[in-house]
Amino acid sequence: MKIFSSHQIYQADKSTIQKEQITSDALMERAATQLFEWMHARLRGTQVNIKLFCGIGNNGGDGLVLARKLHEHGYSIHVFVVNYSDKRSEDFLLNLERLKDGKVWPDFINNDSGLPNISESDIVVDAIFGIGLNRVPDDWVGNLIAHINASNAFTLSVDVPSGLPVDRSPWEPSYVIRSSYVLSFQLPKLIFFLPETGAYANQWELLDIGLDAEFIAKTETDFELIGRPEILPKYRPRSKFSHKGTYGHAVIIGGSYGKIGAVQLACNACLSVGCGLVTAVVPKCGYHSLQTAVPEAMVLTGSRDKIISRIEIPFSPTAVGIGVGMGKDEDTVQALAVYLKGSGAPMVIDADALNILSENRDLLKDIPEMSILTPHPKELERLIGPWTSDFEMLDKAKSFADRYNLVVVIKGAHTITLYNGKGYVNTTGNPGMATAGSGDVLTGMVAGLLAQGYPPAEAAIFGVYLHGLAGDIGASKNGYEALKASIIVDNIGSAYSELFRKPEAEQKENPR
Ligand SMILES: NC(=O)C1=CN([C@@H]2O[C@H](COP(=O)(O)OP(=O)(O)OC[C@H]3O[C@@H](n4cnc5c(N)ncnc54)[C@H](O)[C@@H]3O)[C@@H](O)[C@H]2O)[C@H](O)CC1
Ligand SMILES: [K+]
Repeated sequence: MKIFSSHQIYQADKSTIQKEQITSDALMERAATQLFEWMHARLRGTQVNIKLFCGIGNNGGDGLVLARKLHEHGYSIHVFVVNYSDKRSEDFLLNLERLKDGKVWPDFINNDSGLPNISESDIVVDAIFGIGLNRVPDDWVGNLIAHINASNAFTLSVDVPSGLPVDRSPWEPSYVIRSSYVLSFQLPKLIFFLPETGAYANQWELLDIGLDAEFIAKTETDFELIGRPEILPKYRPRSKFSHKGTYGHAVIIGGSYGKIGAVQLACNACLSVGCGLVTAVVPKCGYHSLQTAVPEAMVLTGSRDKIISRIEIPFSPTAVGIGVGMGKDEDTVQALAVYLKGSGAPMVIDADALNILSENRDLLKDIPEMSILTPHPKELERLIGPWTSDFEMLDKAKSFADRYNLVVVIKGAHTITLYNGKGYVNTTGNPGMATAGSGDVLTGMVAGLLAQGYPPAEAAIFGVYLHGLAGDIGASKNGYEALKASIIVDNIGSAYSELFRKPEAEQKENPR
């Protein structure tokens, strides 16, 4: 699903209004009807105090239409107009009149008004600012927002949490609504997925307001949300007359004394994702444990006992995953430098291999083009330098990826894969996956997909999704706390099956 910028949303609005020959107020009515129906379906007439805080733009207009509909259906409402500007939008004004026609009289809150009472048992509707916010709210509006947050009342935000800009980090974090639930129109907003801003929109849902589908389909976006519909077409089915050679020979290079387990996890993941053959390249100390723990894998060792000192592979691997548990010994740095120069084929680069690159920046130019780098935020910072906001981080990481023609996978709650100027935001995964070895599993999976012929960016996007899904299935059986990296590997098969599971309704209609 595409993630639009605010500018693109306004364009989609305009295009819908033109194509359908409707007024902007009709679109607002449509949007607010969806809001009302969502609330009505859950409240079913419950007599709870609903306090609606409406700004003076179209977000406020949505709030006023919702108030009218709630009132018409007998709900107990109290409307506050947060009067932060005299530039009221036309549709706001129109709906203010309609509300008054229905004998609802809002209270106007100005910079000299006191703060209204909000009890914990009230429901607050937050329609103060939407996607039009373009500067820090005035202090009195910010204080009202902080007051709403302090009330602990259930706060339902219209479109976005008020005070949260959609294309930058907030000017003043305490002036942003901490929503209990966000009902956002039509398309997801990037702020829902970034660590810095995602917490304001803990739970969110999209309401389909029928924006111009053709316009949405043809518009190119900087970010895309990756869910099942985006993943399914990327899957490469196995053919009946295939053999293990069809699915590639991956090499996992890494490990050091005390960190051989990282290679075991990566090899297991690589095999479980469908790779034909896997060879591990480890220091001598890893030989026996690897042969025992992963009997399907072949093992090559170098000349040193505890570290990787030379990388010599007597065949041409189809794909390589390098760095897990590898350490940063001087000899290992040398081995990586020589290997990068001689390789030429895209590879998956993770963990200590990334740290070696950060500390030896002259090696960056030797990374084979289209290689996949899988840093977590700390490793990313070592590669691209510090940032002051998530938006700056994304810009810097994009420039880095473009400069060296790489795929950069920024690991996090919503892992973002950057390639060719675009960001692909993952939707699977859970906090249980913040555990030792989870990244090693991802490296093995992506290397295994590369080996099977998935193009690098697709291998990364598909691998990240499947890794998260395997983690979700693992967590559903084990809980978050007990989820270990090896459980993620154990559930890769179920994750594949889940991809092709028919929705329940379809299954009933169409039993096998
Ligand atoms: N397709 C849709 O998604 C639809 C969205 N709708 C709703 O419209 C808002 C956007 O409305 P807009 O009037 O453009 O902006 P806001 O209501 O967010 O902001 C109000 C207005 O205030 C000015 N402003 C910005 N920042 C400040 C500030 N800090 N202090 C004072 N004033 C400020 C600025 O000029 C804004 O224009 C969208 O979120 C939806 O809720 C439609 O109703 C239906 C279609
Ligand atoms: K809002």
